[in-house]
Amino acid sequence: MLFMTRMDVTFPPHLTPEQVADFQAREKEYSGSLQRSGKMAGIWRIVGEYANHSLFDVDSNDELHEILSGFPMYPYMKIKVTPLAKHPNSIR
Ligand SMILES: O=C(O)CC1=CCC(=O)O1
Repeated sequence: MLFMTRMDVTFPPHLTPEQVADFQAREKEYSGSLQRSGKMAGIWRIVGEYANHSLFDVDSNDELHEILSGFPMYPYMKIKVTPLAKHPNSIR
């Protein structure tokens, strides 16, 4: 099952630069693991925003929720999930 997500990151003002850097490092590690497994098929920065579009290839809604809620930055992200279906005009 394919899902496109938009993740918007907003850190609370009380976090120190060191704490933000730690979140970013842990997020990179978790995200890299998901990409190597194939569960996260891609991630793209939205130009000019602390946000991304990501593509997930998972077996269920529940699996996607478990993956998304596992991001270290999850408490500081607003996530929009869009389920994807095959387009009749797709050549792939
Ligand atoms: O877009 C970001 O920098 C935050 C993020 C969410 C998943 C990821 O790999 O980075």
